[in-house]
Amino acid sequence: MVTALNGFPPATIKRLVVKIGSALLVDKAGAIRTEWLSGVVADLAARAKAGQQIIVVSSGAIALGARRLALPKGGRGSLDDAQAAAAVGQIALSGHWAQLLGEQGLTAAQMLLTLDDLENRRRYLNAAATLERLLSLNVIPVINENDSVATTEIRFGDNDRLAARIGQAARADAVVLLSDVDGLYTANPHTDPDARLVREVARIDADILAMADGGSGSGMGSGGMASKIAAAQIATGAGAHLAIISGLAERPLSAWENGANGTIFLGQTGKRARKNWLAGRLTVKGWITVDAGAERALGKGNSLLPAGVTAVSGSFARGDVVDIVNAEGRAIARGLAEYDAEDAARIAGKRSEEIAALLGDAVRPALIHRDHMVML
Ligand SMILES: Nc1ncnc2c1ncn2[C@@H]1O[C@H](COP(=O)(O)OP(=O)(O)O)[C@@H](O)[C@H]1O
Ligand SMILES: N[C@@H](CCC(=O)OP(=O)(O)O)C(=O)O
Repeated sequence: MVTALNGFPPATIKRLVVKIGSALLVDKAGAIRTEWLSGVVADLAARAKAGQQIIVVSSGAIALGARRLALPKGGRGSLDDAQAAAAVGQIALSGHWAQLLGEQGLTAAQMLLTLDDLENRRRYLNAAATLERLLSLNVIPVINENDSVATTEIRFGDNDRLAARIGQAARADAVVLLSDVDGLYTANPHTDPDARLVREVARIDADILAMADGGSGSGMGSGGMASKIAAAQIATGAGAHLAIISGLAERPLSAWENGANGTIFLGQTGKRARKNWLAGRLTVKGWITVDAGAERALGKGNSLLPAGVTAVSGSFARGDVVDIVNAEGRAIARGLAEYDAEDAARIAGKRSEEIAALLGDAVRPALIHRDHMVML
């Protein structure tokens, strides 16, 4: 099958997010691979000058800072170490990017984001507006997670999903993950000699999810293939293509254009922005379990009514994001709750007349309205 992105990234790809993992940027001794990075920057500069808008998501702060501070375990031994390493490493990392892009006549901008900056809708729209303005000024945003303040609970932890969320926020046409492996294989190619490269993925199903094995191969980053597939779910759900290609070549993007291996996850079309944002969220405040009848009704595009609800858990207020879980415990949809957790539990399984008697004027047409819901 001829891929939609043959010769990627073609001129039609107007806006591109390129993510570079720690293992590529930083060598085993903890120093930045300046020569290799110059090649990547030359590749990016050629595209920027041809009119493509580029956003970089760059890992490497923890690995770089750990060496400067002589911290054990690459700075990942404890949260304190990781945060200190990131604070020291980030300033060096952005210095390299600013210098190398500057040598190509390009201006770099640094944006450090936490998970919350993209999970909270107001802050997400704010970050999106900043990205838009930077791109309109022909600046190259260089983005990383704000590791020195992010704590375990509010962290992406890997930059693959951060890159996908940025792709979504910036309405990018494609996200490219440069990795130490040249794509998704049917199993981990480092451990399974029979593993075969999967060149194109039109739909991310259980078989695809099962292919990822273990964490980061290099031990320097934290993503691994599972976070790349999770990133592909976010990006493709937002209508962007996502590619995993090898970053081991001197000029990875050119090498790929010239026929090197890679995997392309094809973007889905026709999803609305608010629903994309919902589907791409990583955290939810509660869970609403529904029976088989309600599951069928949701599948047909109906709102969730209290009658089909069998259980409510978590702590959420009206307007918070909750997952709808089927009788087997699988999350099937996500949406904005019309009631807080307490009222939702009171009206679970009840019909309209009973709800009216319980809640009076506070009755709303649905527990989750179809316009504020996305099927997963
Ligand atoms: N099915 C798979 N296909 C390819 N790589 C896989 C697969 N399952 C696990 N991996 C591992 O994922 C690694 C890539 O992830 P990672 O080391 O986090 O890269 P990066 O630092 O680029 O984010 C590969 O080197 C490989 O060891
Ligand atoms: N934000 C972190 C990197 C997170 C991470 O490990 O990402 P990756 O190397 O892409 O798996 C840093 O700059 O060190």
